[in-house]
Amino acid sequence: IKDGWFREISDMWPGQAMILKVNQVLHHEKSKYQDVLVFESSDHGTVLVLDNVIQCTERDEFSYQEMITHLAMNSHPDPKKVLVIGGGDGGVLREVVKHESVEKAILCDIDEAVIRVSKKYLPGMSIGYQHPAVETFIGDGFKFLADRKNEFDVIITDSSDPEGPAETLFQKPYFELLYGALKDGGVITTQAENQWLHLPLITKLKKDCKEVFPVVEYAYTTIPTYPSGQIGFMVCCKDANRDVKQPVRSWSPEEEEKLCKYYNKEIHKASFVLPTFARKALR
Ligand SMILES: NCCCCCc1nc2ccccc2[nH]1
Repeated sequence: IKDGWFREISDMWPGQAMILKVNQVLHHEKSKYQDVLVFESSDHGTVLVLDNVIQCTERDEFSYQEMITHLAMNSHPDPKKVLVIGGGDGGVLREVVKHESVEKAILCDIDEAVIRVSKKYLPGMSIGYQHPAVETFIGDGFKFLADRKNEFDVIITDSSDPEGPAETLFQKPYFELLYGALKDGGVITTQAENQWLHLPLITKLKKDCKEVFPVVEYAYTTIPTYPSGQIGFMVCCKDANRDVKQPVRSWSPEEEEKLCKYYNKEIHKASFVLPTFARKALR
C-alpha cells in the first residue's frame, strides 16, 4: 500500500492493475501459506487480499459467491450433501444453506488464517459458518478428497488463483478426485478465471474436465473488483443427460429477490452465453 492506495499488480494480468483507495489496514499477517491482508476501502467495504490478489470485497462479493454456488446447486435436482473446497471467507457456505434440501455442508480450506480473519473482519460472509448443517476442516482439499468416494451431491471449488496454494486445484488429477467424491448425478463448479486474461488456461481446463466429466460448460459473471471485471466457472456433471445451462430447480421470482442480489434463473442461462472469441476457443 502506497500513498493510501492498494495496487493489485500481478504477472497473472500483466500491464494492468486494479487500484483501490485504502482508509485503514485492519489486519496483515504471513500465514503458513500466504500473505493475508484485510483493509477497509473508501468505497468497496472491507477487502480480503491474499498474496496481493483481491479475493473479495464486501461491495461485489455476492456476484461471485451466488453464481459459483447456485449454478451448481440449481443444476442438481436434490442436493443434500455439499462440499466447499477453499472459500475460507464463508460466503459460499452462506449461499449453500439457502437451499432447504441441504442436510450437510462441509468446508475444507488449507489456511486457518483465512477463516480466522474472515470471522473477525467479514461478518457478512463468515455468517455462513453459523448454520447447524455446516462443518469445517482445515487442510489440503486435494488430500481431503483422496479418501472420500461417492459421498457428495455438489462440490464447489472456491479457490484463489493457479499461482499459489491453489495450484493443484487447476489440474486434471484434482478433477478425477472430484469425480470420485461425487455421487451419481453430482455437479461441480470451480473458479475458472477470466476469458479476457486466461483463455489458454480455460481451454486447457475445459479439455482436462472433458476427459473426466461427460458434461462440462464454462459460465461467467461480472464482478468489478476482479481483474478485467469478470470471472468464470467450470460447471461439470456426472450425468451425461443433465443440461447444466438450464436450471433443473428454481426459486419463485419473489423468493429469488429475497434470497439473491445477483443470481436468478435467467442469468443462470445467460451466464453460459459466450462472445465468439471465447466460444471458438472453448468449443
Ligand atoms: N483473481 C481472482 C481471484 C478469485 C478468488 C475467488 C476467491 N474468493 C475467496 C475468498 C476467500 C478465500 C478464497 C477465495 N477465493
